[in-house]
Amino acid sequence: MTIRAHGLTKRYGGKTGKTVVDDLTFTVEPGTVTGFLGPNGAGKSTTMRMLLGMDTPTAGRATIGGRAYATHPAPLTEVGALLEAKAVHPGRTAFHHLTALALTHGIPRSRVEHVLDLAGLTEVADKRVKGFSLGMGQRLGIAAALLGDPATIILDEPVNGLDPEGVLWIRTLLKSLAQQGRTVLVSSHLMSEMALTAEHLVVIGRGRLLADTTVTDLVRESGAAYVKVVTPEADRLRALLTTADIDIDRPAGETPDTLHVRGLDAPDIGRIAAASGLPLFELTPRTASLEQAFMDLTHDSVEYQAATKPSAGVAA
Ligand SMILES: Nc1ncnc2c1ncn2[C@@H]1O[C@H](COP(=O)(O)OP(=O)(O)OP(=O)(O)O)[C@@H](O)[C@H]1O
Repeated sequence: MTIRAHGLTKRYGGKTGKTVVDDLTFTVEPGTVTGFLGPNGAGKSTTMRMLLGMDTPTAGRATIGGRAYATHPAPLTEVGALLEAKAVHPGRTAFHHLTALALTHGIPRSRVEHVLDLAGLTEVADKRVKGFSLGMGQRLGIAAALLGDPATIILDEPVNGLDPEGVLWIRTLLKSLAQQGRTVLVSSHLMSEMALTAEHLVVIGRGRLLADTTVTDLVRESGAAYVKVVTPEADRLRALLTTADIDIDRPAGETPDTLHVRGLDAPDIGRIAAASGLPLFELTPRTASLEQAFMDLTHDSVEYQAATKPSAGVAA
């Protein structure tokens, strides 16, 4: 199911109040993971709440599969969502929490074991939720979102609180859900994570749309990202790659075997080299600059600027 936002607007505090979502129009298609990015306070959660009918737009509208979420006859089996601060009865076990949800939504009990397993919670299924770590709580929220086997999945900051293994698990899970043809919209304020998970990006700042593009195009347009290639046949590779929109240089301070290639991604460089039998010792996409592209894009719309000049690092 396609998610559509048409001129979606949310203003808090009446006419003189603050517009936190400002005339947003975008489409989220099935079959790919779409990352919903923006700095803190950009309006991501508010937008997601409007998509899910939990907040009423001041103007515009949001539809999932052509209709407002609230008008779906069995929402949990069509749209699965994880929003921040999901209330779970602390005295319940994970198993009971999911079973209660399944029973009240006409979902077969067999799904409970399936999603516990999918979320890596089988071993702690009989533990009370109040003893859960932040990461386990996130996993339970994701298990609940997937309980109804929904065609559309909307997750707000799902990697919050997850350890590196959990982050990798989310990344793999979201990609496989998209490969199954589902619509997956996932918010984050971390470009580096989204670059590894999403194919498509909707970027907002101060409630406004800043970019609606593919990760590949954002990298290309940023111009800053490149692929580091190390080959003993640097001259031959260079000759093979020479076309109008590919930019190659030999960076100072690197060995003569090193090229920095802009305008072509690593798999394509690898294929071209392989077709001519050129050995490659290294082929590394440099995505650090993607974080820079995101900061450049959102710089003017960062709500909470650091008081001091930020260092080169990115706040996690
Ligand atoms: N109920 C509310 N009343 C007034 N202002 C609100 C309300 N909810 C959110 N806001 C404001 O709307 C803006 C956007 O908040 P929102 O939580 O949607 O941003 P976000 O992009 O999800 O941020 P984060 O990455 O920090 O979670 C913020 O400035 C916030 O203070």
